Amino acid sequence: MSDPSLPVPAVAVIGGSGLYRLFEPGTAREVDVATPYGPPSGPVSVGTFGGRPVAFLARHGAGHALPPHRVNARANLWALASLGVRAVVSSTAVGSLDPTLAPGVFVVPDQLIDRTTGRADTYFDGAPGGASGVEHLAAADPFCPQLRAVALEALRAAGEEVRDAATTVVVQGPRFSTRAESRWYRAAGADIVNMTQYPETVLAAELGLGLVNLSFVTDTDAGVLPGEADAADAALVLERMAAAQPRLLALLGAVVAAVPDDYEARELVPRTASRRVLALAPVDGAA
Ligand SMILES: CSC[C@H]1O[C@H](OP(=O)(O)O)[C@H](O)[C@@H]1O
Ligand SMILES: Nc1ncnc2[nH]cnc12
Repeated sequence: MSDPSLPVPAVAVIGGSGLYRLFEPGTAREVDVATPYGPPSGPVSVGTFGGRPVAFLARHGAGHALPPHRVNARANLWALASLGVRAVVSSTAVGSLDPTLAPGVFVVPDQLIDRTTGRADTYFDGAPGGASGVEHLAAADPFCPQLRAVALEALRAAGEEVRDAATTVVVQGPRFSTRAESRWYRAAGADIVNMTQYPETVLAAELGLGLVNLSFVTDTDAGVLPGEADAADAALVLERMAAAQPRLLALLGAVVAAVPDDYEARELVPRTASRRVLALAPVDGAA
């Protein structure tokens, strides 16, 4: 049963590397949400952010305990949807594959290439106890165009020189790419590289949630700048995310505040099918 004293958060923030907390200590409620897909990365915090009730989940868990390939994205998105979330603003750290895209810039990707393997990437997989039926997500535009427009306007209003479209390639990790892989992804049309945007992005869409991603470029990926000895490393990524945190929080707040109250995501699988997923373990008011 849902807790009637808990405000319904229509918007969620998923925090990536370097973002493990959204609310000041003592100002949010922590909710443990059980899901048919196992436990999410941690408790969901519900508090006020950007002037509205917001749910927050740290993708890698407290203390960055979960590597990218072990993040249970199905449980994470399900937990957020079951609390009433309709719009997700996710943050990620990314490497640049474009010599003209320098570290320190925010990117709002519009396309995605999946290079992960073996991740549970659908609710409609016929698993016993899982969602029933055969559904095919319309994934041509995996990030919500309406939320992307909202985010771009908010970032520009905040004075950011944002890259307003980009293709993100999602690699399996936890290792970074070789120089040859990096050059291959670039040749295939990718602008940025990351380890977590898949399957998170498409799972949100399967549940009928709109998702927009704020990617912060922390590094230039190996092999991008000829002759340079550049190579991403986790310490550098985390150091740069820590330095960018005040900026990231301010931008997330501006984006969250700008999501229209009546926002409804596009229907990329029939709503009846998304509801069938959520109905597996109903939470009052979620379906
Ligand atoms: C800590 S370095 C690699 C790590 O950083 C990115 O995390 P996230 O996408 O959650 O911001 C990348 O995807 C890797 O998981
Ligand atoms: N270069 C890189 N490759 C993959 N994921 C990243 N996250 C941040 N930088 C990255």
